[in-house]
Amino acid sequence: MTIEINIRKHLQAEERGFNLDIALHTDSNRVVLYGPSGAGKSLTLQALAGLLPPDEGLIRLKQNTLFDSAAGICLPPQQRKVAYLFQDYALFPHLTVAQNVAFGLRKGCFNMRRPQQHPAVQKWLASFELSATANSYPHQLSGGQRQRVALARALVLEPDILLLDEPFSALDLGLRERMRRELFELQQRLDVPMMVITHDPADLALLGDAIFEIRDGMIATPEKIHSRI
Ligand SMILES: Nc1ncnc2c1ncn2[C@@H]1O[C@H](COP(=O)(O)OP(=O)(O)OP(=O)(O)O)[C@@H](O)[C@H]1O
Repeated sequence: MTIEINIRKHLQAEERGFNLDIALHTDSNRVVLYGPSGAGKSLTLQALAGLLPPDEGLIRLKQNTLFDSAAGICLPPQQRKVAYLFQDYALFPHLTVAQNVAFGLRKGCFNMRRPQQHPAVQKWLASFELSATANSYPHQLSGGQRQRVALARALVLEPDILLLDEPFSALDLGLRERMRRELFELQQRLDVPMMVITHDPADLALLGDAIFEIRDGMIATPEKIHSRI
């Protein structure tokens, strides 16, 4: 899928300013952004998701223009078909697993008291082996299960792209290894485009076909194509 980002944004906090100036173009479905802390990786993802309006530039996803300052286009997040998975998964603690997954689908007459009866919720709970935990609450789950609930909640909306901001950073080494493998297999199975932020070289190798290094708010190296052959 074609992703085109060409944006500028100035952020000011007290005396400290930061310039984001990202020019990135790829046709890959498996994109990784890496680079030092504070480089502008999360801001780039936020701009793509519609959570950070750039000062100027252009963002295109597939054939859709999400942002174009010259044309006065800035689609709100809910119209972008972009799923953003936060570092801490941001599950709703007072909702069950099934209710969390169903949350994005909630509209009109949909009955939130029996969310596991919704076909899409059923499908994603089964797909992530979460059916047995449908009535559990997030605090009753393991770290890996919580991550799978967050993924199911994101994918139930059938997004054009899944954005993951350091998806494994909160997990211990063994679980991180397993979840990385699960995410890789998921991506292969569904062919859903993903853009992942990471610091971990092991993620680069497995999750990135197109790899971009971000430093000081800019793309530091041109797209690196990772071959798995
Ligand atoms: N709302 C804001 N106002 C001012 N500066 C900001 C704001 N948000 C982020 N910044 C600054 O922008 C820079 C880039 O932040 P960003 O969160 O994109 O970094 P990152 O590369 O994702 O880092 P990390 O790997 O630590 O998550 C940082 O220096 C940060 O302090």
